Amino acid sequence: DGTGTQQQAQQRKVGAAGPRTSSKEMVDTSPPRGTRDFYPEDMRLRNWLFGEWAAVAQLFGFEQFDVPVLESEELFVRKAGEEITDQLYNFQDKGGRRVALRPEITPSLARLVLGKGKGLALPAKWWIVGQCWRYERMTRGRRREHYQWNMDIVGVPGVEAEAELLAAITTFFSRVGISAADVGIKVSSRKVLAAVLERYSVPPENFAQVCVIVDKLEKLPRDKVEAELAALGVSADATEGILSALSCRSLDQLGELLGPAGHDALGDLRQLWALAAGYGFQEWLVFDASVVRGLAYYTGVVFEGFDRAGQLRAICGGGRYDKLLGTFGGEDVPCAGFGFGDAVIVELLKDKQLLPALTQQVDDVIMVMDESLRPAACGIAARLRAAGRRVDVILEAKKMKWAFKHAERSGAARLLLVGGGEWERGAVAVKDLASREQTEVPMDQLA
Ligand SMILES: Nc1ccc(Br)nc1
Repeated sequence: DGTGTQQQAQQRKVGAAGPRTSSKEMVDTSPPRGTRDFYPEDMRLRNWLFGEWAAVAQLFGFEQFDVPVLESEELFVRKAGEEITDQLYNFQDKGGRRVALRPEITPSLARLVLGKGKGLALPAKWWIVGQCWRYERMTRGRRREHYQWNMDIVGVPGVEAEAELLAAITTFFSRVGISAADVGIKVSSRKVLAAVLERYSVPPENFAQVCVIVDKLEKLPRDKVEAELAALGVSADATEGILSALSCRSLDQLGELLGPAGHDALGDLRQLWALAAGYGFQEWLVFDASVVRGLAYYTGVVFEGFDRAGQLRAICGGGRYDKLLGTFGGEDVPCAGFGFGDAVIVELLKDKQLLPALTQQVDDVIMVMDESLRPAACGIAARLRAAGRRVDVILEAKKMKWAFKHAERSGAARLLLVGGGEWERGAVAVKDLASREQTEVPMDQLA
């Protein structure tokens, strides 16, 4: 699954440990467990996907940034029982430092924002595509890495930020041929939970842990979730209040249930829907009070993209995180963002027959008919490349039949043959691979 070649099935076993005793023993040609190789045909799809993500980021005026895939472990040590931190790909480096392959990118963004301090002009709209890691016990045979597109808006407290982010997500989907009939985006706000917890006097310091537990409702039986809440000290009444708020089917129903305490949450969500109507993506949105997402640091609006056929895991997800920077000892700055993985979207595109047909991009293939003409052929390649043509030079003597097959397999437009009678007449034979016509082009007219 995803944009990579899965070779686990053909996992080749290395021979006995230690130096290879003979050339016949093959190294293990599979990538490390849970990781993917990208052969050229895989890279074409991955580059196409990343190109669509980059195009949307530019359409929205976001600026690209980058950070190391290796971070200090402390960036991801959170005590809310999240799966993402339970599965940290962490280790001690040779300098004795506790480091980790990042499981997500948002904490790195927070580190950069803190690093800039007052020097960062706000609002900042940043985007990145980065590989993220988890150390999943292979018992579940799931991948350990994926590439994630992140878009974040730093310094905007209002839901105008979330509306822009949702507009970017729906713009991406539309660009690749996915409609609101195929995909929806569930939207809610953690302010709903905050209001309920306040009503039942659940200590605010338990908020993140309650959210992480409640997020498991999709995966765990209700009684297990209730038990985890009880273990956290959440009363049965509070648990009842939480579960009834999360099962509200409409904003109005939620408003009735929460009363004045829900004013903040309802206000945000109504404003978000109004902005969505303005953008024209309201049909993508589904109010779903049960959406809390599994990251500890969300504080407000949360959302997740889902396939309406219900066959796949969440396609993307995000929300507001106004207090993350404070947890790193800095001043809080209001932020909102999303992550969008490279695997589920490809499964969805496959299911919808929307995968693009991507061929190798070569314009000309050049072959010499006589090795003594190779320097001249290289000069022709240089001239064509300088003019912007993508040229593949056949680097060793090959038969004509091989050259034609190779040129067609490369998706080339032309095959240029340097030598023979044409060369004696100061020209080059040019075979148009679409029309199959062969013409003789004088050297000084080659372009
Ligand atoms: N966070 C995370 C990292 C890697 C994969 Br695969 N999935 C989720």
